Amino acid sequence: MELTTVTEATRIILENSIDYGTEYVPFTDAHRRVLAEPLVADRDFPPFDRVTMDGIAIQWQSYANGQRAFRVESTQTAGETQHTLSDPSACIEVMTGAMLPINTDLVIRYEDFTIKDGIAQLNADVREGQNVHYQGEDRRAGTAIIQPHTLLGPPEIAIAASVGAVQVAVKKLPSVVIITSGDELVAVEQTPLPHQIRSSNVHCIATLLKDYRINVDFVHIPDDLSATQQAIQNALTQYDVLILCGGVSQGKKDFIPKALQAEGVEKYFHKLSQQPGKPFWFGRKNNNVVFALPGNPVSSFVCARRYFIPWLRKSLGIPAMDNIYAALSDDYVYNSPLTYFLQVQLFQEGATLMARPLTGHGSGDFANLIDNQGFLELPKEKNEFKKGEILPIWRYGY
Ligand SMILES: Nc1nc2c(c(=O)[nH]1)N[C@H]1C(S)=C(S)[C@@H](COP(=O)(O)OP(=O)(O)OC[C@H]3O[C@@H](n4cnc5c(N)ncnc54)[C@H](O)[C@@H]3O)O[C@H]1N2
Ligand code: MOO
Ligand SMILES: [Mg+2]
Repeated sequence: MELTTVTEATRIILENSIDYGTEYVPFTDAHRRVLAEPLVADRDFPPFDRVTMDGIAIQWQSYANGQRAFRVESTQTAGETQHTLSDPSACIEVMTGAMLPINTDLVIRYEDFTIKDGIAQLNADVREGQNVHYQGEDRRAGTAIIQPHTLLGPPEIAIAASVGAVQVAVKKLPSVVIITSGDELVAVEQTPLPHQIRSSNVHCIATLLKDYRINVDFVHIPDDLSATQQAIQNALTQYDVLILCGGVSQGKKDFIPKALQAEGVEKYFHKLSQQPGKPFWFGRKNNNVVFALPGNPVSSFVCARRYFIPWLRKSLGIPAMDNIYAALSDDYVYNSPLTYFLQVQLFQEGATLMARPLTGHGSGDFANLIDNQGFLELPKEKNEFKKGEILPIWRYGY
């Protein structure tokens, strides 16, 4: 059977991205959500001429005229209404964050003068306009400070707070169910019998999705065709996206592709020219998209990271491909006509991000993932990769 290439699979999956619309969430809960409407400055940034050092505010002209001693007229602290300097040859003590008093235009820090008997005596040079953060110099009121299609993080949340955006418009997330299959799997709370294992893959994938604030539901099905069909039928009515894990290969109990097709999910591809993750199946039924991932833990993780995350990012309106690049630290040979997702340790050598190969014991060895940080994508067109060669990296997290 003809294998679908990584490039072709990527194209098909991205073509099937879906816009889920917009919703409002409290700004405190908007981290790692995608902005849907611009965040506009309701005031200038900063909103007034802001004092940036604790000290005194004076008029430049008096300094330029040679004056070096200033009588303290009053004290302007942050949070007070604006003071006015009434005697142009005097000064006002000012604190960081205060409004610059009327009739003053620069600030001298405490380190640069001494105060004795209410007179500030300068002991350093002064520049025109120093130590003032001027009204509107960062952004003007009415300008969009953050554009739609921005993935929100700490600085963006601070902007939302500052402009009073109690609720922010963000892209809606798809509802996602992860369906596990396999008679050998038991719940995490259980003690497995010798022939059983705890279900773990799905928690890796669920955690990956949490980076985009998606909380999945879990469903487990036994290796039984009619139970599988029933579970798929239910899931198609309840969720936007189905992620299935396991049961997509050649085994006597690998029922997933058959059950999906019986439930009217159209197959877009099955089996990729890649390793791990070769038996990956992807399809769609109306507005349901279905990612049926191979059961081996490294395979399901590679597929979720390499295909589901770009699909989600495109659906949310941000650049799909979030890979970075790294240079191979050593020569590497992969003797197979498949794209290989090589597990690598990432480290810095000078300014260069380096990738050191660290293979484990195949796609069942998920303990090996602990010792490395990403998958280096080795294209199938080549077998020999040279030290220093720069290749795409899919980091495990963001
Ligand atoms: N004759 C062939 N056999 C296999 C082929 C093949 O081409 N021809 N492909 C191999 C490859 S590659 C992979 S990958 C696996 C894919 O298997 P399935 O998708 O059918 O997955 P299962 O058989 O259900 O399970 C495989 C493996 O993964 C473990 N698993 C499954 N789900 C979980 C889970 N939730 N938590 C932890 N571990 C899980 C399962 O116990 C199996 O050990 O097929 C190869 N075979
Ligand atoms: O492609 Mo499978 O993904 O080796 O384990
Ligand atoms: Mg199988």
